[in-house]
Amino acid sequence: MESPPEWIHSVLKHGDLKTCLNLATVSKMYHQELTTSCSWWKVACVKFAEEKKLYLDLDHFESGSPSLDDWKDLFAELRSMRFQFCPSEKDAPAQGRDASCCEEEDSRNRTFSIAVSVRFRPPVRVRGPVVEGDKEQSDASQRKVVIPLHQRLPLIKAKYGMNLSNSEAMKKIMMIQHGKDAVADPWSSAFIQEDDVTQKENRTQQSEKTLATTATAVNPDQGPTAGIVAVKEKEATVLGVVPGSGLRDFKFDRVFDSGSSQDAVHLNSSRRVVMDFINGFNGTVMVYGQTGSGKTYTMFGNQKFEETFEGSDEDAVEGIAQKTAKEVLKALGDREDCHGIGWRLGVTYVEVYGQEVYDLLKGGEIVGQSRVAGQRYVLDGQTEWPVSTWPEISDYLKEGDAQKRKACTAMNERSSRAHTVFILSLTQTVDGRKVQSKLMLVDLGGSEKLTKSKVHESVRSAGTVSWSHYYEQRKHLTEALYINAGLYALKACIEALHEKQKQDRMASEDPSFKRRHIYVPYQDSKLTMLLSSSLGGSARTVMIVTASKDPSHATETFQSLRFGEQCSSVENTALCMSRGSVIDAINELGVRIKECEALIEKHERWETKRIVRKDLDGDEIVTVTVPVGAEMYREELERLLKRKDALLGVGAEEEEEATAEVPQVKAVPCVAVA
Ligand SMILES: Nc1ncnc2c1ncn2[C@@H]1O[C@H](COP(=O)(O)OP(=O)(O)OP(=O)(O)O)[C@@H](O)[C@H]1O
Repeated sequence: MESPPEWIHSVLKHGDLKTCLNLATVSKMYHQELTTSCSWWKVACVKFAEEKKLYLDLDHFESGSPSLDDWKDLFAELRSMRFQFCPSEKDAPAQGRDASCCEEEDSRNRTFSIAVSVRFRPPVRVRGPVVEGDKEQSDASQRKVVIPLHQRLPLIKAKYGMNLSNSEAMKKIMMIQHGKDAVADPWSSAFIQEDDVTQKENRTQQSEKTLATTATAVNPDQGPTAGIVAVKEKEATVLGVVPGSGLRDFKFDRVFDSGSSQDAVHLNSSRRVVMDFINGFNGTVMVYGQTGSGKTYTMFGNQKFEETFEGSDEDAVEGIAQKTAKEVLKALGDREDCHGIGWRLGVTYVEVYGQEVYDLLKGGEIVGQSRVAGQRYVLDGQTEWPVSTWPEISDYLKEGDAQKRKACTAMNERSSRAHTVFILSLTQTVDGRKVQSKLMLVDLGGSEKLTKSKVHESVRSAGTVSWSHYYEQRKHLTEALYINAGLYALKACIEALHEKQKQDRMASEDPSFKRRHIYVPYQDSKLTMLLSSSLGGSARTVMIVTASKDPSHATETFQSLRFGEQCSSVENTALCMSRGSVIDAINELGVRIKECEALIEKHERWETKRIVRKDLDGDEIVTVTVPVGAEMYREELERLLKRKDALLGVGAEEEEEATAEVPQVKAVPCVAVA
């Protein structure tokens, strides 16, 4: 097929939208060539946005390396917003209909969906001794997981060679489990058809449970511990060893590993909502996760500069809230210059605690609320502060942060003890029309197990602790219960919205389908009442699940990942592990081991120390040289190596051989003095 001539590109660049769209129909010869090229669709999107005074964040869109379909989807989406700022004569809605009617009409094309991303926080070094409760907890969460047989076979093949037959792989498994004697056992004549294994791989999670039971011939004490095996950013999946399922993939829209920057998280998850917000649609960005997993860090950054002992502003790390506010101001300024769109921006900073909403910008006063249609309480409008520059917004953010309820729990030194919501309210005026939108940035209180954050301990031991301590702890316990109640209500609303969405889809596919009425329980908590305008309908919602890869938090991490998966619109077709992903998991572990080794090489140095050696004749001070500076990475490396061995099912026979050769040395206790 003949390519479009050069002049077409300059027309695309300088011509108006109509000319650009018409170009594709000029000649049959290159019609297809044009409409199947990303650059043509990009031009179409840019021109369309310009003509309809819509905000298009190209940097953000192109950062995701969009495909041709993505460009087409973007064009369709922009088209659905065409009446927002620009009702041309031809496009104009019928007389008497205002902008909200248009929005309603267009919003029919916008289906409810939540884009869910997962972000892992960097590892933390545990400070202080492990107390009894911690030990119980970590023992419970680090229990061994039985890997189903159909997953163990490819793992064994990955270790011993892919040309191993299934019965040979089974023999290996038996040898690992029961020692060399197992060669003479009934498995030696066992024959497993390749097809059977493939079929098993394709079964659903339900049947995985059955398989896990079948595989109890495999000694559970030798399986890997529950935890995250691999974080695959490219595939947007997280592979974990999950109790009850064995190896399991969790699928999301985006996944960010522990090394990811605040910029990357914002660009690839929340920035899309900003575009819609400026285009006149409501939006919500929520961070959800276990306490201490980095929700506040992700949403509001690390405002260390407020603490006098930390010194300068350089220590501050911006979060989604700061980045969003700056971007909104810049976009509004540009739009005012280019299209003459007037704007008014307001900020609200509130905290939802129990059954009340507190205004963080009015010294924590209880917010007045008013009832609207459906008897829903909403903020009474007295909480909004007009802003037009970044320093003003920054001051409000700092003021609100200082008012937040914070406490030190065993999991987080500065734990937020309520749900905080930072709201940007925007009114844009164009040709006498007003377009209003709201963006809610929500830092949900940490979902927590009371036994782990230990807020219940002193409450249980009333009488043995001081009354002031008892009341303080009771307060923390109430806070934890309030947080969990709000999260529960939020889950219920999201589930209902998904169900509603499903019913709508079925009704549109089959006209005879009898739609059930689905009630979305916004009224169940103040948090969901507050979010109701930006959750569901035409609003765009993004959820960032924060989690830790530390095996001692495996239970909470899987709970958070499951919740993220339930909220997500991404269908997880990879609930069962395929052979390919098992090998990928092993390779991924290999990569992480190499990275860890490189970090050790970079950070480790030798240091000379004087230590006291306890001897039978008394104490002796000796000088020793020890490696320091990479203790954290060494721990991580040890964990990764153990995990790899456990996954491959090796260790038993090799460890046996190794320990047989090494003479047992009695350790001499040493105490470091310098
Ligand atoms: N990605 C990250 N990079 C660097 N530090 C982080 C990261 N995530 C969290 N932290 C640090 O971990 C600590 C706890 O994080 P944060 O307060 O954000 O947790 P949280 O989930 O909001 O907890 P809570 O629900 O108890 O308030 C903070 O000191 C924060 O600076």
